[in-house]
Amino acid sequence: MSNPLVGVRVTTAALREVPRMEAAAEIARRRARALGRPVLVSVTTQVGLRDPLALFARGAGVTHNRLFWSVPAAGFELTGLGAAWSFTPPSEVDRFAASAAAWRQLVAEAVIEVDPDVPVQGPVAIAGFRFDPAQPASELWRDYPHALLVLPRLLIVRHGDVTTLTVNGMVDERSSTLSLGAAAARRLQALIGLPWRPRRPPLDLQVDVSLDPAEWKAIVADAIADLRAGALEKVVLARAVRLRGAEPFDTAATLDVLRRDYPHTFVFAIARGGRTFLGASPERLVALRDGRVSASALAGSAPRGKTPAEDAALAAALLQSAKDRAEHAFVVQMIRSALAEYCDDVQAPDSPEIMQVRNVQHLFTPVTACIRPGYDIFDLVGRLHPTPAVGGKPGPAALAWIRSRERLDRGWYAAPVGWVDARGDGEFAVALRSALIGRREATLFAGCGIVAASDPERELAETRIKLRAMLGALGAGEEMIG
Ligand SMILES: C=C(O[C@H]1C=CC=C(C(=O)O)[C@@H]1O)C(=O)O
Repeated sequence: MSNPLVGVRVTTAALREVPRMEAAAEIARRRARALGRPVLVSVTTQVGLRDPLALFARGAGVTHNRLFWSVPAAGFELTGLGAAWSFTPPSEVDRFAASAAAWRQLVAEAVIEVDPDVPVQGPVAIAGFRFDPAQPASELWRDYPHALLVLPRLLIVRHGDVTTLTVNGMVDERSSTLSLGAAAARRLQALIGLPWRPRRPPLDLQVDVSLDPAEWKAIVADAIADLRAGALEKVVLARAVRLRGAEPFDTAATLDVLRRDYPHTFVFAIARGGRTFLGASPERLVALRDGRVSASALAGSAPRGKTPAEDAALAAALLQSAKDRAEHAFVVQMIRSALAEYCDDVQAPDSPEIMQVRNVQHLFTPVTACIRPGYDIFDLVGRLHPTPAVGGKPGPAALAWIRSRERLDRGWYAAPVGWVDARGDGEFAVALRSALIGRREATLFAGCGIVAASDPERELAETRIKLRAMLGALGAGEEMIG
């Protein structure tokens, strides 16, 4: 999978681009002087590199800021190393609009040099958000603010057979950080002398602190009582399981397993400080490409069968389950009406289909639309999050219930994570089937939509099924957890 020449090729490409970078930096310097603020320079070139994940792995020795995004089945992979520019809005109140404005200004003023022969181009920022900025953050999530955009210094994007390297840097009147990109590429060369071999997961894993399953079921039972009393129509409740390893976790190896076993999901990682938030989410929040909007409603779950016949029977039962159909319909309705505020031609089929991933199957309804001029992907993300697939209905009451009763800091779990490019196109997933991984400990998250007809025991079983993706990738078995 890895290529011993990766480092050499990246370095060569970065160095080859130095004259182009210097010419672009000169233009940027003049622009920065006129504007009175630093200007982004972004230079893209094609490179002969197959596996961006190898660079994510090796980049551990170069920077604490590492990003990975992949839709394996689409042949799309992106690794970002370092931070040429990053942004957290001063206030969480308008975090989506402020993120949009900052990104728009950065790229509008930037000097962007692209290679006309390659399809995926230019600066791409990775963005992530806290699920509920109104809830105080715990120590666990200290490096993951309420909103964060990061434009990596080195960005490696593979789309099918074509891979590009983008070097990004900020230039002001007197200084330039562009050469830092080239320097990072040079350091990578030293690191990637040998092929990348993912380490096997630690063998000796223990469950550390977790909310007792009986206590979690009691919270679910309280929710069901409130739902039956009519206080809410739906609330999504999550729980966390903490694992401790005798040896350090290898996050790149974990991502390697996830992209192999979950090719039809969004595999993502944001490494900051000493931790990495990563996962393999089956749920797209929204994608925007050339004005076309794609969102998806994903809610209602069943296990996979052990045989094709059992699998089909479970899928058929899920499609007929009134409880799951109700849970799902709330999500479709909300997405339709949210998109209608910013889009024309909102379309969704009348009934859901089945989406299957390795460990679980879901009710799924694709929703498409055309965005109106003047709106962007952050408007869509901000309006859609949280959908009733991760929050509930009515939204504000469900969020208040979660905040006061769930006994969990969700951090970035169940929140939007994705990327945006210079044209404003991009894609965001809902960060499900995810874990926050430190050196020797990992916190795994899973939740379920609760409606009046729910049963706490079955919901607990559903969290176990959902946790299987991350447990498996970390080398743990479902039997370890309660
Ligand atoms: C909240 C999660 O899943 C959501 C997405 C799909 C199906 C769901 C369900 O059936 O409850 C949840 O709404 C999770 O995986 O942690």
